[in-house]
Amino acid sequence: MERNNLAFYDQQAAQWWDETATVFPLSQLNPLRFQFFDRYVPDWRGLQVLDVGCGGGYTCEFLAQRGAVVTGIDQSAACIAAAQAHAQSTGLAIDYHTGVAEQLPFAGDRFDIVTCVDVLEHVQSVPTTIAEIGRVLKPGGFLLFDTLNRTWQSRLLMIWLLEDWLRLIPQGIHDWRQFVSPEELTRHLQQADFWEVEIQGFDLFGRHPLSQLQTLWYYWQTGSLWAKFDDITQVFYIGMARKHGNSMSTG
Ligand SMILES: C[S@@+](CC[C@H](N)C(=O)[O-])C[C@H]1O[C@@H](n2cnc3c(N)ncnc32)[C@H](O)[C@@H]1O
Repeated sequence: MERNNLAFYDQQAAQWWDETATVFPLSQLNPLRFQFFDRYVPDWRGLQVLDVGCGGGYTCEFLAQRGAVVTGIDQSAACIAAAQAHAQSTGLAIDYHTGVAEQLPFAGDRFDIVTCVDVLEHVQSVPTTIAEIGRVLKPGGFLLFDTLNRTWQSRLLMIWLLEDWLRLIPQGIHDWRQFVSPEELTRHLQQADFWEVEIQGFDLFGRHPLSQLQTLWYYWQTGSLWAKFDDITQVFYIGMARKHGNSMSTG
């Protein structure tokens, strides 16, 4: 079976904003992850924000509703078309582009913030992506991200349980070998001139296997998720990295 099958996103694009779409649970992560991101950016109004791997635009619209000036980029032209159509229907001005994270079509030192959520586990090259994000960020700008660690726990939960057994996530959407550990990511960030890095577990499923099952059951019944931030980074983790320099302030 093909792994990290990105064609899935093209196939999903037309239904991206339907509440019954396979990808729709991704939209529910934003209120949770921004509890963490807001620690570093308390006021988003007027900030130039780039969302890398924006899909059909859940995070771009979430950011635009909070007053950010938003640009989104994704490798899937179909997702970008869906994102543009939805932004038009909601009246949000978002600048969307088709393109890859490894070669961002933007001038250097342009954005105050880059968000990259649920994407680093899919890109072809994490170091190149991080270097590109570092290039387009203003000095002192923030990269805010979440991604999957490469551990036996993430393989067990994300691949075997959620993809292969319960089929809650499309089979083949992840390639476990492409997951990146917090240590590897920190090294890439430091090499790309990010001087401050903070990473915490994005504990969607709970600390204990039983509470993981409880959360899955709750999700199954209600369609909603809960999360906490802690030191458990074995599956899903969230973080902030700040580019060297200080030409911006986030209020
Ligand atoms: C799990 S989805 C996340 C979408 C969005 N960030 C969200 O959370 O709603 C992963 C997205 O990353 C995009 N993607 C994967 N590799 C990419 C790359 N190298 N450059 C740009 N986008 C990429 C996919 O097309 C897909 O839309």
